[in-house]
Amino acid sequence: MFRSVARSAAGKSLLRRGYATAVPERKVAVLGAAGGIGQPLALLMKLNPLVSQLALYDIANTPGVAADVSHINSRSEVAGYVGEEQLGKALEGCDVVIIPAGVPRKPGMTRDDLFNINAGIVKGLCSAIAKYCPNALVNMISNPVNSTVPIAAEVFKKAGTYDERKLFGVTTLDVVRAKTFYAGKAKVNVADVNVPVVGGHAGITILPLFSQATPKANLPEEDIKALTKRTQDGGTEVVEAKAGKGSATLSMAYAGAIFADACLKGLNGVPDVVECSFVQSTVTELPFFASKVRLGKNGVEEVLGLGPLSEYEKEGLESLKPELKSSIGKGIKFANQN
Ligand SMILES: NC(=O)C1=CN([C@@H]2O[C@H](COP(=O)(O)OP(=O)(O)OC[C@H]3O[C@@H](n4cnc5c(N)ncnc54)[C@H](O)[C@@H]3O)[C@@H](O)[C@H]2O)C=CC1
Ligand SMILES: O=C([O-])CC(=O)C(=O)O
Repeated sequence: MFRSVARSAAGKSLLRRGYATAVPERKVAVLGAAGGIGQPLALLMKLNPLVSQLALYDIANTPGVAADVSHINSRSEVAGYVGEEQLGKALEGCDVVIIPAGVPRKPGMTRDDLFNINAGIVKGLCSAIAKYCPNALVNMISNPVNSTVPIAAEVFKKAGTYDERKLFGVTTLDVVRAKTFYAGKAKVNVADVNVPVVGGHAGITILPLFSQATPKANLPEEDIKALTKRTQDGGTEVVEAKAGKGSATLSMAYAGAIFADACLKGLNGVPDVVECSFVQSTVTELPFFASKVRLGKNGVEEVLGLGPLSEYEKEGLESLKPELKSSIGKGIKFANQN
């Protein structure tokens, strides 16, 4: 459904900012919308002019979040849905579904320690997606992403709705961190920085490719190693600073909003939209892998290769494969056993 907004004030403002001449209606759902990530993500999606309908779903507390966000004078209409019996309504007609539902880490835990609770949550939500909006792009935030994405794929395969172009593990926060840390060390303007981050989303499976970072800074090897380690441990740095009160929420909401915006731009036909994401892949021998992907009208248009790697990055790539392979296998096994 397309609505020409060219003559309205909102339409002119969109045109000035380089959006297409006709802005399509787009429905976005956030599942887990009352949580630490869900609330600021709901706010940021409410501010996105590409969204026309915003569905906020959680098992509790969504009416308040939805009422609050709905007063903001931006384009989208907001509706809150609470409890499983309202999940279908939240999902019907969705173009993009963002999933930050599930428990976060406490100090001392790995992301894999969340598997037992979050695997079941993600499986249930993906079954509903298969039923109510099988064509939506799914942005998976719930951890462990290295396993929850394969779980989602298996659920969709069983339902007969799997389209590998439409399932994404959100690894944007790794890119956001790599950019911030690199800009600080290289003393360059953070707004100009680009750094691909590949692999997965846990510990050593997060592999930032600082050899490809721009603007070039020729940092010494020990700085590159320290930046790599800080990017890999970025989530843990926040978990420890929050001291039992959860993990990254505000920076994650920012990253999730950037990735969802890229998905919407791709759907709307904006050319050359490229972001890193954990997707079905043939870039390595592993069935899922994060790398740069080009987004288009059907989701992933092209999974881009890794480009030239330094010796240090080649070693990092080989070291991450066993862990990533095992996390992917764990997700696939869970989905097929439960
Ligand atoms: N991909 C990434 O880069 C990142 C992922 N995360 C992950 O995101 C997830 C959420 O983190 P937070 O928002 O901090 O947790 P939170 O506990 O603050 O919020 C989670 C929300 O999910 C809801 N929820 C639980 N079961 C649900 C279900 N079946 N359906 C719908 N909603 C449900 C809860 O009611 C709660 O409101 C965690 O698994 C965390 O590890 C966190 C940061 C970064
Ligand atoms: O570290 C965590 O548990 C949350 C997360 O994925 C991140 O912040 O990258």
